[in-house]
Amino acid sequence: MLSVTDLACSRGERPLFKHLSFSLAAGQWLHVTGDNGAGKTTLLRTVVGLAAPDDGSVQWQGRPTQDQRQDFRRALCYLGHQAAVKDELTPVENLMTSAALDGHAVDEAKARAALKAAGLAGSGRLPTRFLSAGQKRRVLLSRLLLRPAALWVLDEPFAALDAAATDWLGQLLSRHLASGGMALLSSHQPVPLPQGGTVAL
Ligand SMILES: Nc1ncnc2c1ncn2[C@@H]1O[C@H](COP(=O)(O)OP(=O)(O)OP(=O)(O)O)[C@@H](O)[C@H]1O
Repeated sequence: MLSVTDLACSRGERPLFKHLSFSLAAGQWLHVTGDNGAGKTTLLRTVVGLAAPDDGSVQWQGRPTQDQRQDFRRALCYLGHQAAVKDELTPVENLMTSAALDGHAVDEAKARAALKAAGLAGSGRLPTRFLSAGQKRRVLLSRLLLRPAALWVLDEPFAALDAAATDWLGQLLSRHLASGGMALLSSHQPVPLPQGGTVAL
């Protein structure tokens, strides 16, 4: 269970949100919505511990995440913006490197299999800078296949995806939720999942 209680964040003089509370239980997902600049990325970064809130708390399994950073990190897969994919590395190297930084080993065969599932068979050895925006997004999303994590926090995961990849990600999310996972995601696009809750900023 993820619980967010009375969260407040501002940037400079500008309050983005305050008194924000919600929770997410096994099998549930939440859609974070709001206009450009409303604070969706800021909220997701705050939930995962990459930004500090002005007020409020984030709890995982009943305990503040700041008191159990390692456990929370192990339970979490956070996919932020595109820049998390390194242009100078190949997609295979990207997956192996991000997994190593994340504290688990992924061999080349597993990385290739994840890329193949994401529709990128054959692109694994090209430097990522040669891939299209949608292909880069698929490289990033392939990480979801490489490590089991109870909580997926995804910032605009559908951005730049074509219809087939949107469908693939929808199915991935459905399977994750059906197996007791949770997902908190921002998206300007409709999300191809049965209605979850909404966090409107
Ligand atoms: N480190 C920072 N310093 C100053 N302002 C910031 C910082 N990070 C974010 N902001 C500002 O906070 C506001 C919210 O940004 P954020 O990226 O959270 O919005 P968003 O809802 O994700 O937007 P979009 O839909 O365009 O992705 C924006 O006005 C942004 O310029």
